[in-house]
Amino acid sequence: MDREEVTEFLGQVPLLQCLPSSSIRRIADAVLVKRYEPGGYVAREGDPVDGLYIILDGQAEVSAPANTEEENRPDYVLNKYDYFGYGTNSSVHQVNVIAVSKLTCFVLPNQYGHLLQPKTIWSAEETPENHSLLEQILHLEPLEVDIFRGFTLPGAPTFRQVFGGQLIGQALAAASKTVDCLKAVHSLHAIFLIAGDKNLPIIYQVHRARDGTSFATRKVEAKQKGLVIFTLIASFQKDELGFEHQAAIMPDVPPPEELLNLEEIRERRLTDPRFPMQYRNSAAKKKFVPWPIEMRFCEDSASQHKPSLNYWFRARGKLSDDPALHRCVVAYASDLLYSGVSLNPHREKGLKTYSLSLDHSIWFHKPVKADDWLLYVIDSPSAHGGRGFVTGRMFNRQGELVMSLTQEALIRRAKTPGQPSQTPRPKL
Ligand SMILES: CCCCCCCC/C=C\CCCCCCCC(=O)SCCNC(=O)CCNC(=O)[C@H](O)C(C)(C)COP(=O)(O)OP(=O)(O)OC[C@H]1O[C@@H](n2cnc3c(N)ncnc32)[C@H](O)[C@@H]1OP(=O)(O)O
Repeated sequence: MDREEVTEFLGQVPLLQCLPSSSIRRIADAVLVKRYEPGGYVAREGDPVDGLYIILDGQAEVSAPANTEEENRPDYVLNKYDYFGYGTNSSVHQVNVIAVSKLTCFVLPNQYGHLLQPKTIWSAEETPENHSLLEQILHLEPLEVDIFRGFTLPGAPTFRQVFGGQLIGQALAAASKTVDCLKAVHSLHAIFLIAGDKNLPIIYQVHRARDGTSFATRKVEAKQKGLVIFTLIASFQKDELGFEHQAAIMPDVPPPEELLNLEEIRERRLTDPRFPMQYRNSAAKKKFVPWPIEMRFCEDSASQHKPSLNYWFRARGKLSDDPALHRCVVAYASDLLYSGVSLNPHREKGLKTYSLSLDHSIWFHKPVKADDWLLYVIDSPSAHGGRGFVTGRMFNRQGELVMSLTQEALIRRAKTPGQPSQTPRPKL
């Protein structure tokens, strides 16, 4: 087996699926191969535990040693992808493990045990206090196999309800944790069913729809109080060479270094004498928490009535070097300033709107780095029937189209108390 095949095999082992690809690659370099004949002892009760054993081929039987209280416990069989020698607090084996057939194992010696404790959001136990806010937002607590718990953190952007991008990013993180690390997400499709309560944890249940050779598919349900509030279907694919073209051309916009970010625009508005004093005073009093995504707008406010918007964005703070994490971060960011573009042509003085993302799709064409500038090019071809439709394209600084996106959102005039709950229905 070459290194690539060993990595691919290890990526299928459930114990290792919560690790980043970089750790799995290092484990692939460190494992030893051990072979046993039928009847041979793989581990003997009382022998020191020398590492993590993963079965590559064949079967082994675990049996309790004779004359112990465990004697009546039925023996059980270990098959391909099963493992032992990890997760026990004991430094010696408590059971016998005997080869039933010809058996081949990978053994990760004890000195490499740290590779099983990654330092990123994919870590099972670690609390990610030293990481950027984004990694903390995307950090999920594993509760059971394929079940995770996420939270709305105090410093995270929230609106009236749980931010849609948080649901997309956390659900994608949950799905990614259950997929062989050599497969990267290439598309996802999400539907927002019920507004999420930001004071409650969110439970993410992953369904392993399919594991193919090249592709894997996951369905994720996000739940609060037993109700499904959000669903996501994501498809993952192994790297593949194929036909190449890019017809989309990156618009000619100023580089991010020449543009103002959201905080600087706000700062200017607070001091700009052209804005009424009352507006400036009330704006200054509003609690302002900077988003974990930095944005720089390519157009000035004069063009805010166009059904389009271009801005550069990147994650604030350094992210761990894990391609799956970067995809989750960009998925998170993609819902921050997006469907609002469908309201642009309708903006007028005093307009108050009620707007919620309804669905969201992303296609990841190429690898993406979320802590490097990306240009988000948004267009709204249509608004009709209380729904605004937007399409997005993301380019890296080299002008490569890295992602395409679509979304439909509920866009209504905000109703004031006493108003009927629905906007008028069209006459048939
Ligand atoms: C130079 C440029 C500078 C730019 C600077 C920019 C600064 C930017 C600043 C800020 C940007 C902010 C960007 C934020 C983006 C965030 C996006 C999100 O995160 S959205 C969250 C995810 N999506 C969900 O959570 C939906 C979940 N789904 C649902 O909630 C439901 O499926 C729903 C509402 C879509 C449909 O449910 P039903 O069929 O029951 O709908 P019905 O009956 O029409 O309404 C239900 C209730 O919704 C409220 N509601 C509905 N319409 C309303 C309206 N017009 N006004 C007020 N409330 C309304 C009322 O409470 C209503 O209940 P009653 O009818 O009163 O009993």
